Amino acid sequence: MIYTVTLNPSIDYVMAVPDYISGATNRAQTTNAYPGGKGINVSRILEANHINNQAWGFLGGYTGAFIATTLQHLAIKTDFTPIQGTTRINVKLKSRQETEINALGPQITDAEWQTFKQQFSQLQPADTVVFSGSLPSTLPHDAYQQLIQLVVSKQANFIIDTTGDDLKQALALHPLLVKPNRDEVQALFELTDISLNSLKIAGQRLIAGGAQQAIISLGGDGALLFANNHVYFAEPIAGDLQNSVGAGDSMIGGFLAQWTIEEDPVTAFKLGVASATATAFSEDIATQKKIRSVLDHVHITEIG
Ligand SMILES: Nc1ncnc2c1ncn2[C@@H]1O[C@H](COP(=O)(O)OP(=O)(O)OP(=O)(O)O)[C@@H](O)[C@H]1O
Ligand SMILES: O=P(O)(O)OC[C@@]1(O)O[C@H](CO)[C@@H](O)[C@@H]1O
Repeated sequence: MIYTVTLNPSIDYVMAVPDYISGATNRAQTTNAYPGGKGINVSRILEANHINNQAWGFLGGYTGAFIATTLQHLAIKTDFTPIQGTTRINVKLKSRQETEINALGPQITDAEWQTFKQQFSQLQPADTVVFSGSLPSTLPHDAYQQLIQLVVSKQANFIIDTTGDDLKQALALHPLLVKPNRDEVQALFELTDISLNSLKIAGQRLIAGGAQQAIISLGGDGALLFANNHVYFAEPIAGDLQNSVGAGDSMIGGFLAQWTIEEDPVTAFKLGVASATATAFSEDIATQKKIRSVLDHVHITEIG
């Protein structure tokens, strides 16, 4: 079974304001609310690819109820820990540029945190847990490390999409996949340049640090996969960018969906790139139809 963990879910409130002017009263052309948070997006892509999974995390208040109901309509299985606080709303402003304002998130009490951790006792060695996204500020700073220890103690697999120290510490515990983007890898290794050569060395450091596979995503410039002692490049696919929110999560969801069927990192990367690109070319997280339509356009070459 696959479990996705979103410790800080959100309603993503997407406002299209084509001629947005800072400091003025602007009127939105369209507004839409989606269930958001990185793990939830991964669950939605797994579901689009017909891979059984369950979404975990914390939900509370009217916003939490909206997310729970919407996920139910989307047939996503969930087992969220209820909280007294209110799940956050993140604003995504679509204008000439995309601007995101992500809220801090609700208070999580110690009792709620302990209840959540108990869920990990049901893990089996064949399970995979996907951790992604920010922590609500009231959780312990080492929350991810605590949870990863619980996964490892059950001999289950994990994927982690986070940054900084959490990512560094997780590497030694052999995540199935890590997927920093170019900025995150630059910050992690304090790279002074982001040339292809420099990114290749950074990716190899992620593997040397313990990751089983690593992807460095490059937004509209494609993506790099480090696996089987080789480096692979997915060329960027041209198209109409609608929304880059969730593209990285879709890459993880697509990779894991295919990996579940056949443990081949290059084929998994292909579905990851197709899912990510399909989301970038959609208003919301991509549908299976959109992913299939992009799949034939994915070209991967071995570059090292
Ligand atoms: N403008 C674009 N055109 C084509 N493909 C894109 C575009 N933006 C993103 N993608 C696809 O999505 C993948 C992931 O994007 P990106 O590197 O922006 O991830 P991310 O920073 O983790 O994204 P996010 O945090 O917004 O989910 C890219 O490697 C690429 O395959
Ligand atoms: O604040 P975090 O947890 O880092 O990111 C949250 C978020 O921006 O990530 C997803 C896109 O990747 C969105 O659905 C959501 O709003």
